[in-house]
Amino acid sequence: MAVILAVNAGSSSVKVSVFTAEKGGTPSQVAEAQVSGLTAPPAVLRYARGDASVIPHREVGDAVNDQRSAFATILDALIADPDLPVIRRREDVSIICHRIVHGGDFAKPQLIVDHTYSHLEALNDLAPLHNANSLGIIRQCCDWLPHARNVACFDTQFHATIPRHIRTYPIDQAIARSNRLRKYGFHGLSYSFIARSVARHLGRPLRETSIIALHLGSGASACAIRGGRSWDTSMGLTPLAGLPGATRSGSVDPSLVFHYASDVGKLSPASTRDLHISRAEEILNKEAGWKALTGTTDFGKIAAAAAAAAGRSRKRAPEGAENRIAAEEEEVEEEEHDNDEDTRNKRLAFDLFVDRISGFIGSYYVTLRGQVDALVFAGGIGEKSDLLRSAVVDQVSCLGFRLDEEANGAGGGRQENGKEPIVWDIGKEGITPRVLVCKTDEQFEMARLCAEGEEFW
Ligand SMILES: Nc1ncnc2c1ncn2[C@@H]1O[C@H](COP(=O)(O)OP(=O)(O)O)[C@@H](O)[C@H]1O
Ligand SMILES: CC(=O)OP(=O)(O)O
Ligand SMILES: [Mg+2]
Repeated sequence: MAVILAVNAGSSSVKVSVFTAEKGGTPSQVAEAQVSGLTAPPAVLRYARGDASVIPHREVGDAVNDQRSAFATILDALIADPDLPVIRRREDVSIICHRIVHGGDFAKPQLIVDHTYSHLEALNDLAPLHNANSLGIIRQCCDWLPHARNVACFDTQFHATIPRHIRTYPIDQAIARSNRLRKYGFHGLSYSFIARSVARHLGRPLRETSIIALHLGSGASACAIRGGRSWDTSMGLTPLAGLPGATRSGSVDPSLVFHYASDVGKLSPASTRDLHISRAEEILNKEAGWKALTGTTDFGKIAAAAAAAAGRSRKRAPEGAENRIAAEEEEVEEEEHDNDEDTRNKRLAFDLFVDRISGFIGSYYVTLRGQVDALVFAGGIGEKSDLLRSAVVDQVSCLGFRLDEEANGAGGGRQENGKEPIVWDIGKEGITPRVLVCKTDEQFEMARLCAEGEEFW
């Protein structure tokens, strides 16, 4: 039996799960810790061992302000826990798998040795909020846990099946080939987990399961999954394209940035030895999204402001599409007279997100030719914001999606054998396609890939 540590460095969080596994077997999770809110300080540490919440919520202070310090905090918490017998000493960890957002053309997880590391370093600039942070954590692991093998697992791997006419950008193809400019797609570890979990939930073979999945976290994306495989996704060459996020603009007219400021082609002063970032990339990746529109990167706060507004309009228009349209018109008027700028900005961000998400659902419904088993919400926002789910499903109801509002508002699925479900149904009874929520688990997906990969043992 081996102890596997799975490390997921997202743009606003670091999540680490501890698994035990046999070679080729299914990993079993024994503990899970995360530091979240790195872009909305103070960051918060949470740590659970099995069903026991060891640290339910601890603000970790200003010193924990990036992915490396977050990882150090988590490792300390794991090693300090006397009731985590599988990690008594650092030497007990055999394999550490790392989520690497941009894996370029790597088609499967890689053992990290010198040449893989330098290959990955060359990809840093293509995922400016992620890759360099993950490589920093890999260096920490090499220093602090030198006995362990490090394995890189890639967000891009799941999207290797996107057909050529979808992954190609309409630019000079000689340059596209030599510079490897194409749609790569991200959140693939999450989508792979979602596809398997939803297929199991629906009782269908994975190869016969087609869904529209939404991973909505600090970075947000949509994915059309056809017969269990990625057919299209909203992120592109980098994780900037597609939906807006906490600090990312998502897709805008590419010319916009040249009209935004005059120095956009220059290297940003924030560039480091490991990461070269132009002002243009910095503006669109770090100074846009919810932060630019509302001043906060916490979508919970944005949804709460929208919830208050929705409460007001629900009072005016209890039911029916006509009433809803009238209420929306009234809302526009009300919005214009709303002198609380902060609330107005948050409502704008919320409505804009609903609009962009619905656009992808419509597009993917068509690209999948209407053969859709379910619409699936996942990621921090997708799992927790019933209001966002309700607004999105309402907007796309013309495609046949219907919500059971009570199930949607219940805050998690019904327990099965005393356990929280991984997938729960929030769709109206008797209607297809289904509407589901999936508690995605990128760490489990990585541990599964590692347990399967004989070369890592
Ligand atoms: N109750 C909530 N309602 C809406 N959004 C929430 C809620 N709780 C957390 N979030 C949002 O979830 C996002 C974090 O999602 P997550 O997938 O964990 O992030 P990351 O992209 O760092 O992996 C943050 O934008 C946070 O504001
Ligand atoms: C790819 C990406 O944006 O990841 P995350 O949402 O974890 O930041
Ligand atoms: Mg994430």
